[in-house]
Amino acid sequence: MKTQDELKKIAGYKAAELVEDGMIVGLGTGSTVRYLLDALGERIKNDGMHFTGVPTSKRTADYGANLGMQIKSLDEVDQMDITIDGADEIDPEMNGIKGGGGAQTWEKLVAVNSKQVAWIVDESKMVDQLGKFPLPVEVLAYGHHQLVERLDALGYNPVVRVKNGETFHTDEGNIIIDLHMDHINDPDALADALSNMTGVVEHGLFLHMTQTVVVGTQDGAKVLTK
Ligand SMILES: O=C[C@H](O)[C@H](O)[C@H](O)COP(=O)(O)O
Repeated sequence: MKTQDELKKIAGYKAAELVEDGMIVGLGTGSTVRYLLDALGERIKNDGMHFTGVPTSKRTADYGANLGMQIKSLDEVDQMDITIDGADEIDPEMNGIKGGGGAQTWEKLVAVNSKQVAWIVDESKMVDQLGKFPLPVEVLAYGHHQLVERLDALGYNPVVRVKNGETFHTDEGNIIIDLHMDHINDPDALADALSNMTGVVEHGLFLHMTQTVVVGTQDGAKVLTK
């Protein structure tokens, strides 16, 4: 029986095959993406492959640069040929929740500027309905207590994210409020409602933007396409 980490590695290494020489590649964030980066680093070292990576977090930028990747920011490129990223939950429509690591705003900015988006996950992330994983909502620090009250009044069970005993801050210095909803019946309606709330910077619902999911399973990598 393979561990969850081994399944992440299977997905990350398989997805590295989607990257071709000369591409501009959006590089996601998280523990599964680390395996993708390791695989791409090996191709750079062993095959002399060359591509431009556009990272979705400072962590990914540093990790990729250490592996010899040419790193550019989103402002320095026109469009990504492909973005490969992890996810926290994916439903049968290939809609997902992202932001478990707090990187959802840069991740979404890079994804919406990509010709194709692929996600890499271990099989535990594939779900029938989104919502068991708490939905991250990135908000401005200023006035966030009021926003928590509004989200609470809507029944969304908001909890301000804390890490190592301190309020968590994103790469942009914002705060994350995680919504413990258990199930999300209408992801589109919820996405619209959250986007329309003053103080919300971005939320972790990634809808209608992904065409490929590479799943690490006990039987190897499975590539799902839309
Ligand atoms: O903010 C983090 C990202 O959305 C990650 O891609 C997501 O949380 C999945 O991370 P992991 O591969 O570590 O499970």
